[in-house]
Amino acid sequence: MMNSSSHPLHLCHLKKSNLIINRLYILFHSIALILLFSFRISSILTLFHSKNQPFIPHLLIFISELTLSFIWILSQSFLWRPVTRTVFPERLPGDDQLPPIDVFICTADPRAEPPLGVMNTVISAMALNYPAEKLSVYLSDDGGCPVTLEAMREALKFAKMWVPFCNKYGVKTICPEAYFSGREVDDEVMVDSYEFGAEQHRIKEEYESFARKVTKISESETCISNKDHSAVVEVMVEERTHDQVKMPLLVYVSREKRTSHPHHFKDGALNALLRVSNLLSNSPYILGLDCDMYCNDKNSARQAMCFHLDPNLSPSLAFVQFPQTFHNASKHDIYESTLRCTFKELKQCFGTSNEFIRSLYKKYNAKLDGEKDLFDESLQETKHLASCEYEDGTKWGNEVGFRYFSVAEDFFTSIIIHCRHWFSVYHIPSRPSFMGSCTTNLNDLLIQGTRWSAGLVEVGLSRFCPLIYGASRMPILQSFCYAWLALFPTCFISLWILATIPSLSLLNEITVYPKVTNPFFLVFLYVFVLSNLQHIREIHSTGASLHEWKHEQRVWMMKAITSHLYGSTHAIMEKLGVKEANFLPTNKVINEDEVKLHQMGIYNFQTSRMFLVPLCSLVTLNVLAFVVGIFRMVFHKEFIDEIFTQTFLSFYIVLMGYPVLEGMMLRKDKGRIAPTVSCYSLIFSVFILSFGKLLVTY
Ligand SMILES: O=c1ccn([C@@H]2O[C@H](COP(=O)(O)OP(=O)(O)O[C@H]3O[C@H](CO)[C@@H](O)[C@H](O)[C@H]3O)[C@@H](O)[C@H]2O)c(=O)[nH]1
Ligand SMILES: [Mn+2]
Repeated sequence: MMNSSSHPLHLCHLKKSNLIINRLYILFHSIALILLFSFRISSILTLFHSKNQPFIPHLLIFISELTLSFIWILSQSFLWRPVTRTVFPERLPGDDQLPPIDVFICTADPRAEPPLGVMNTVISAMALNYPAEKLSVYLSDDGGCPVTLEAMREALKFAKMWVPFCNKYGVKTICPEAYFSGREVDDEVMVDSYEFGAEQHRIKEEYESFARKVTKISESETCISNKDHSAVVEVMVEERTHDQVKMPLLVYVSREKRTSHPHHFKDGALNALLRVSNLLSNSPYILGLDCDMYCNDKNSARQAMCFHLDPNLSPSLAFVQFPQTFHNASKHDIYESTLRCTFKELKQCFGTSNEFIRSLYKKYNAKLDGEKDLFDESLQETKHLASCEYEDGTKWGNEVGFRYFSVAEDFFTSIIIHCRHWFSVYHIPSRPSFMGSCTTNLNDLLIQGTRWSAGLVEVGLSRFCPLIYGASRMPILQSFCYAWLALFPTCFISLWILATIPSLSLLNEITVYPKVTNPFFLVFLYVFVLSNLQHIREIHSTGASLHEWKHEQRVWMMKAITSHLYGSTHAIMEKLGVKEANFLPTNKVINEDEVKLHQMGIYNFQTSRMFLVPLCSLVTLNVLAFVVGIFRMVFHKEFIDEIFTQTFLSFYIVLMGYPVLEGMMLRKDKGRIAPTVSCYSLIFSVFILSFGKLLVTY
């Protein structure tokens, strides 16, 4: 293996200038925060003793500033030591020495996740630049839908033309849908050649015919998810052995589902795949994909191997993570691996399958190793492994496999892995490795945000809170990173306070920020300006535009006010046993109207009142405060000094909430905010005003 220190498989460079800027920012910002706290403490104490102005609003704002500062400190651990990584896949050993890989793709609901999209992900995985006999692609269908199985058979037929075409012409965009939609423009290879033109034309026709077939069967009534069925495992294996073209192994797994039995969502699906694949191909490495995350770079598996095959890293490297990128707008995906190595061979742990337990041994011959045919008994055994009772009384989901503790399974499982002293690598290649579809409307965004916050806060408020559980088990900065993720949704408290208390105080003639002439004003100004500048710098370093800053601030505020509030509440109610965990897959159906609005940067407010009423009410309240503030500053110039900051804050909130205001007052299209919702919001604003008056003047 060519892996001497002069020819390493990968390099890691420290970004020194970024490191210096980040640490200086942290230093100055921390000093400013200390000054800010001293201002708050002294003013609260003075007010408390003098009793000439209420101190409750000051106290509430102080609480929100403390919470935000705490979350800010945690978040700085991501910036402490910035690095970039380079890989040299050309230095990898020959194909015969590469380890096998199993690709896991999960789908759950054919209505929300159209089979054609899922098949594109499957086909792109089959076209990865990796020896076909060492690549096995598994699709877990939690929808238990025959249409998906049928679509997969069609996908295999098409892949038998697609994969050789990609190999022959060095096609870079290996996902057919993306290739033919012309989204990627770097596939100019051999465009001049007549032969290529003809081939491409033929393949395009084949793809269109395949897409038509799949779309047609997807429109049938049977294309719905089935929550009550036995396990289905279909190995598309003959195809592999009797054809000239070598194709990766393709396996369809739909684990048993019974309404009476908990199935643990994506975690459950992944664990079933772990067991079935252990029997069939038993690869030491797994590439985990969501059904909408197609492979965009055929070399990504080889890039991951640059880390996994480094003898210095390999023994303790758990996974390589790639950033999640979206073809329809921008975030991570994982190469999960070696999880299986940590397994112990106990039936109590792994369940009763002798065959599965045998598969845990190094010398195990996978059922589909080489050219062997699959025996009926083995197929029967895979169905047993995919049955819903298999895990009963075992340690699956608790100590083995993906953990069921939280609906943010990726987050929780990786905490456990890192706590066991494994580590991971985050690699950002120049060509995005995987492309997913992001949410293109507010409703999906907020529902997804609520699920994420619930899953994260569930961990944050448990004994697994990274600050407690992780503190002794992982490096301190890493536990801070995890703690940030687990706790940032709780910032909804701070945002609610900052959106209401300063404006309510303004309306009730209470000053909660230092006067403009007070030196402490500069401290507040510094914190506000510098944190935004740092945010802009981060955005700039990822190559995004300034618009992104506005967009991120806006979405952060909207999510904090709604998703994070509901998600955190959900997590608390789950702890109290009042509510059950839920995983509603994100909608991946493309709606042309929605896409148009999205591309024009216009929000689609077709979502529930639960989300809209708080947003509309808070914007309304701040419009009122801003108008009153301006009036008072114009007519009583002597007050400018006192109320400038609060008026500015309301202005900032209105500015960030402008699309909401527009949706309530100016828009007439379908995506606007309905007048009834505006009415409810008005009622709710009146409630906040009257209740708030009591609170702030107390
Ligand atoms: O019962 C279920 C529910 C979901 N899924 C699959 O899980 C994946 C992720 O679901 P999606 O609806 O796309 O959720 P996102 O919020 O977009 O996913 C993000 O957040 C999840 C954790 O909440 C992670 O698992 C994902 O990798 C991450 O992309 C999809 O492939 C689904 O088909 C299942 O297999 N079974
Ligand atoms: Mn998704």
